[in-house]
Amino acid sequence: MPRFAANLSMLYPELDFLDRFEAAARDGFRAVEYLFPYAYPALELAARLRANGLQQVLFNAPPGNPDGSERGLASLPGREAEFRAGIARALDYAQALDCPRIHVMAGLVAHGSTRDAVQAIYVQNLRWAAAEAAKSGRDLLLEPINTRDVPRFFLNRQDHAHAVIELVGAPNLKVQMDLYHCQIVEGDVATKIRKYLPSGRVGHLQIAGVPERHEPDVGELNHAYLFAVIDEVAAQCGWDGWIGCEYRPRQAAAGGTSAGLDWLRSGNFQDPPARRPGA
Ligand SMILES: O=C(O)C(=O)[C@@H](O)CO
Ligand SMILES: [Mg+2]
Repeated sequence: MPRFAANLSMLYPELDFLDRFEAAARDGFRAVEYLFPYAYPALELAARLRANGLQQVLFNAPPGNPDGSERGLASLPGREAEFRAGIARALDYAQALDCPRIHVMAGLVAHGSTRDAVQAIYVQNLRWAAAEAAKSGRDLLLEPINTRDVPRFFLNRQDHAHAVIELVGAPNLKVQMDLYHCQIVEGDVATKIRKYLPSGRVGHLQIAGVPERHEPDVGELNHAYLFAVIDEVAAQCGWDGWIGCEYRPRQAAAGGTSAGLDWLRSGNFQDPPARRPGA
């Protein structure tokens, strides 16, 4: 059975952020992820993790401009010093939170520029950052994100992320494979799980129903089937990562997140998938 982490940036929206740790533990989660820890002292976050028996499995490096208009600095020309300072800050938090991986967002392609024009900067920044993270044994992750939610985001496709990792050539640089974005941009999700999970370059998975980004039991993706595929492939290749539950609960009112976890409690995704055509 896959291991699920609660994404505290999206789940339990009715609670103050620091109270979401306890709520997640009460719902049976053993691990959490969230976007940004920087508004809180690392010691306070570490205490919440400890008090609730939770493991921190992922958070993001600083995204850039504090007004929220930027979505990462890794591919942005002229921002290299800020990028490096952000990675250093993230690594300090990762140390305090004992978190093994950090998501490094690629950033937006500026109007008038192109992906090709900034790819060399992206690769160079990532090479430096991966070497820094390796000093403390941590992984850095790249996430392809759909451009319906984030127009002009640099990295949108799984194959692009894997190609960048090849170019950088760092074993601790991996993909954050968010099946929600993957379905919106490219589809054929089960095949992509079968293709990429055994590559050793997928560091983390995330899920949400498509297209509304609600619970995984609503929408066009059959997660029960996908979880069985993940189980099957993971058993074959030894993948032992986490699956982040990164969705907006349908009921945002008190108790709505817990009520919406029936898909997890039912555990009805443990049957092996039907034979694939041609398999
Ligand atoms: O939006 C997503 O999907 C994420 O996983 C975020 O980490 C992007 O910032
Ligand atoms: Mg995601």
